[in-house]
Amino acid sequence: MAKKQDILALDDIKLLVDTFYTRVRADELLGPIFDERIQDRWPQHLDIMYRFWQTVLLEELTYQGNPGSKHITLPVSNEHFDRWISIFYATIDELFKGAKAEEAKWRAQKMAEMFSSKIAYYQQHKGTTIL
Ligand code: HEM
Repeated sequence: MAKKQDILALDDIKLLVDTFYTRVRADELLGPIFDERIQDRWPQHLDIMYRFWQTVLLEELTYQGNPGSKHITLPVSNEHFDRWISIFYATIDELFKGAKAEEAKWRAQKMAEMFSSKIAYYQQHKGTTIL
C-alpha cells in the first residue's frame, strides 16, 4: 500500500468526504438520520462538504453557510455524535497522516461538542434555540 500522506489538495478532501459519507450512509445508527433529512440531495450535500473542508483545511474560501442551524432540529444525542466522530477518525487515520489530518479531527471534535450542546439545550427547552 502507498505511504500515507497529509490532506494537501482538493482531491484529498473529496476522497475523505466520499469515503466518510459512504460509511455514514451504511451505518445503522446514522444512515437513516442522514437519509431522512437529505433524501435525494446527496450530490449537493457532498459538494457542500467538499467546500466546507476545503475552506477549513486548505484555506480556500469556497464555503459559506451556517452549519449550526442545519443540525439544531436533528433527532440526535451524544451516542450519534460519538459514532460520527469514531467513523470520521477511523477514515482519516486509514487514509492520511500529518498535521492537516490531525487538524481535521480536532476541528470535527470541536464542532461536534458545539452542536451537541446546542441540540441538548434545544431539546430540553422545548425548541428554544440559543443560536
Ligand atoms: C450526529 C452527528 C451529525 C449528524 C446526524 C449530521 C447531519 C447532517 C445533515 C443531515 C446535514 C444536511 C442538512 C441539510 O442539508 O438540510 C448536515 C450538514 C452539515 N454538517 Fe452535519 N451532522 C453531524 C455532525 C457534524 C459534525 C461533527 C460536523 C463538523 C464538521 C458537521 C458538519 C456539517 C456541515 C458543515 C454541514 C453543511 C451545512 C450547510 O448546508 O451549510 N456535521 N449534517
